[in-house]
Amino acid sequence: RPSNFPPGPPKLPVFGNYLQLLAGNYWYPYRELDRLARRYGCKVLGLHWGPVPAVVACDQRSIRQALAQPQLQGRFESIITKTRAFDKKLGVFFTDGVLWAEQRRFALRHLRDFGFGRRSPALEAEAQGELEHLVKLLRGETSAPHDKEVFVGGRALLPDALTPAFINTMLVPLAGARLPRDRDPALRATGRVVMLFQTAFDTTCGFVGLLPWLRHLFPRLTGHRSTVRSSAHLQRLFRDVFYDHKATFTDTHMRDYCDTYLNELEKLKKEGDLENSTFSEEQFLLSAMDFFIPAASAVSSTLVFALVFMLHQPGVAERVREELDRAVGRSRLPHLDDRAALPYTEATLRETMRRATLAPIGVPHRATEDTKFMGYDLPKDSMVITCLWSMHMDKEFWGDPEAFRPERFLDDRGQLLKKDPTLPFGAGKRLCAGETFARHYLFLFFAGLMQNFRFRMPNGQKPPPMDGHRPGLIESVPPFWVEVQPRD
Ligand code: HEM
Repeated sequence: RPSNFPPGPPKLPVFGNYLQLLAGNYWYPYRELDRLARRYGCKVLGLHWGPVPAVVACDQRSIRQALAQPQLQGRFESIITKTRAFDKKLGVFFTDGVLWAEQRRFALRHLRDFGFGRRSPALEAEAQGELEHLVKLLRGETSAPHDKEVFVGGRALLPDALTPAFINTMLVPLAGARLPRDRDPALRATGRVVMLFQTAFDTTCGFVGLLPWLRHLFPRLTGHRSTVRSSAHLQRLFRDVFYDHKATFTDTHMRDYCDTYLNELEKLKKEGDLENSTFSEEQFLLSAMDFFIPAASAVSSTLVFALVFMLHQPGVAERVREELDRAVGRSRLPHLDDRAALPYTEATLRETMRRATLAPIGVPHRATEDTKFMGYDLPKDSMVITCLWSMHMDKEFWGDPEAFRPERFLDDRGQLLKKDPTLPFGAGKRLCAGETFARHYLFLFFAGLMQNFRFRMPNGQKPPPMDGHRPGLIESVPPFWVEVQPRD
């Protein structure tokens, strides 16, 4: 063990402590991390991810420190991140240094021009249109034959019924327009391909991250086949967007993020700087994918969690509906301006994101130099894991972390507490780039669905469990049918 390293179990050759974690809890190794931290009586655990020294921050203080400390904001490369990126370091999620800083800044700045990550009447109108369509679909008022794939006999297939809405809302800033309704089946198929990638392994890249050759022996088991398939699908999608835009591009009118990227490429080419820059067609594809993938999967997965929790907690669901009836009524759909008047609904979403920490260990960080962390010495290239799940389920902090209790986020007058002690989106320089988008549209769709419908499991089936979700890069509920009853 490196000297002055946090307490933790002794390591084995090759795998470090990885096998021990899997033996402790195969599907949810982060729960074993949490158990080990308690066993060693510490909030910062020290172990080895294969040969790599790894520290695991398990409570508010250490996690906030890890996310704030400038020397801990690097990322790891692995065979999986390379497979999806033409064998290179590209995109935003899994890059660091100059490339990451420039590309993240460029993407956020220019996506913002088209309504992403802020209040935007134009983008909100698009999302509102998607919500209206979803409500019609779930009332059985749409007539396209393909709608039967996701809504039949008063039952809806989740998450597939929801995915086109979120994909379309993200396509507007990225590629200029949502797709016409007859492309909903293609969008649902894309949503399923994205979930293939999201459920192939966890954010540490699992076994294949440690022993890359395993992918040749077990392409399915290691998640390699899913990575190749989903990456090829998404690269094709955004290559088509890129070349369609290129064919009609003028530098006088920027239609969307793709146009601003083309414009930057043109500018750098003219100045003779393109070769030495971080901009390229391939980088565009990966940046677009890094925004598209979570929009197509993370928001709908969180909404499904919220609906599952409502199936388990009918009392909470009724309070949400009462609040919506009082503050919004039934004559119009909710919109983002209603957020301030709906503290219980907001608290229910906060509690959803605490109770089902979508990214239980966030995305691991890398120490970019030798550094001190919480009094310990971390060698350069150590892995830093923020166990967001431990923090969200910390008994010392929450008292009753297993309970689903939105009231924990409300003051005595029922108002939403200003300070939110949860961190589902991380924090600091690596803060989730889609937090605002996710919070806005999660609210809009959850409020719209709760205002209009009651949900019930068909034929007395049990709802999907509160725990025991499908593991992966993000956790999710496997697809299921739910009975939808219009409220009027
Ligand atoms: C409820 C939904 C979501 C949750 C819970 C979530 C959570 C997270 C977390 C925990 C991280 C890692 C932070 C870290 O490295 O410490 C992250 C990173 C990221 N997220 Fe999200 N996310 C969500 C939705 C979205 C959406 C909708 C988008 C884009 C449209 C998005 C784009 C990104 C990007 C690009 C990064 C990488 C940031 C970087 O490394 O600089 N996320 N997200």
